Amino acid sequence: MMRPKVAMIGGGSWATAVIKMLSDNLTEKDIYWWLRDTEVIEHLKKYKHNPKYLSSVEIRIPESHISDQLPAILEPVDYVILNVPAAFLKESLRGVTPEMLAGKKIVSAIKGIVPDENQIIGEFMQEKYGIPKEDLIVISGPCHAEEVALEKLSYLTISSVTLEYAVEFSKLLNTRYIKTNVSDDIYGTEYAAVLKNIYAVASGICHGLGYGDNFQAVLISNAVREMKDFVDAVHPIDRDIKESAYLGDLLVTAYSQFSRNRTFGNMIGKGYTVKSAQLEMNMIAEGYYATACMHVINKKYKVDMPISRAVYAILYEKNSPQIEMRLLTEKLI
Ligand SMILES: NC(=O)C1=CN([C@@H]2O[C@H](COP(=O)(O)OP(=O)(O)OC[C@H]3O[C@@H](n4cnc5c(N)ncnc54)[C@H](OP(=O)(O)O)[C@@H]3O)[C@@H](O)[C@H]2O)C=CC1
Ligand SMILES: O=C(CO)COP(=O)(O)O
Repeated sequence: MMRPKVAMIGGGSWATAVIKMLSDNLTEKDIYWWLRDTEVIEHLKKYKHNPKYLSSVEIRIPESHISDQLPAILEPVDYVILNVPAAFLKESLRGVTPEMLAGKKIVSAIKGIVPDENQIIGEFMQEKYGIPKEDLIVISGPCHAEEVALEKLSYLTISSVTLEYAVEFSKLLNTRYIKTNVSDDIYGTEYAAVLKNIYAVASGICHGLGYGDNFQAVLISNAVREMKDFVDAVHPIDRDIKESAYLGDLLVTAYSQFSRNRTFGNMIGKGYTVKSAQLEMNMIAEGYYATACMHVINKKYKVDMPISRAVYAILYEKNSPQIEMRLLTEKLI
């Protein structure tokens, strides 16, 4: 490929962080950015910073490459990075046809499930847009946008069944502070990233209820087993769940002060309602939506998932967090 052209779809903190990586990476490339908010676009063009997320990051993209007109952003590019919370993916792609995406590599940076469809992003893009499995790429791994802004060393896993595409794309992200590795496990890495958000909500709820670090360690040990049982049931291949795309992402999200999902769970544990916790945050906790989707998806696989079940009972059946977590403590080892 001569000079790669990459489109970012989404304007949140992770989109801003990945734009920074692409800009700091030394491979010559053209970056295009779609955001829905026209005021943010004006600000970006005038002041070169995103006023809403990671506002310290300097944006070095030509003004003409930033727009709320999705077809124009998609037209010239080779790679399309999907980077909106899964709950807003359909809305963000409204008006996009399979023809507009044909021949492009579709990169999911999303860690969530498309509501109503109950599909991970790779499945959704294959089914709704006819994207061949071979053209899908997944970005995962333990990496908070806030630490990217601070240029703290972080590791990403780039997955594709076409390993050569994973390698090619990873070469656009490597920087002084970003290291990448590749994998062909597009389903396992996507599902693991979805599940870790649910476990981070559980971790936050327990913290909010007053459980200590000793218990958190047991919770997360059980969570990694639950994660393994589920991804092995959905896509049984030989994988090491201790790799950073699986266990690593679970650990960072369950313990980091930057975790959206843990913060959300913590508020639920402290007695906030779902609505008030969501209003308190200016960011999206994917785990809230994923909990309902996974509940439906697991009706097919019937994996024993006591932690996910407890979070579902708290968030969607309005059961008491105290009681549900006490019941859960009886099931952990
Ligand atoms: N943040 C992180 O560190 C990481 C996030 N991810 C994943 O990246 C994806 C994007 O999340 P992230 O960047 O964190 O999101 P943020 O919480 O930072 O930002 C929220 C995004 O959602 C958009 N949004 C909010 N409400 C709506 C709506 N009603 N319709 C359409 N869009 C809406 C916002 O647009 P607007 O500003 O216009 O309201 C904004 O782009 C998620 O799947 C997340 O799991 C993955 C790795 C790390
Ligand atoms: O996926 C993430 C970090 O790898 C971000 O999710 P949280 O903010 O919930 O931790």
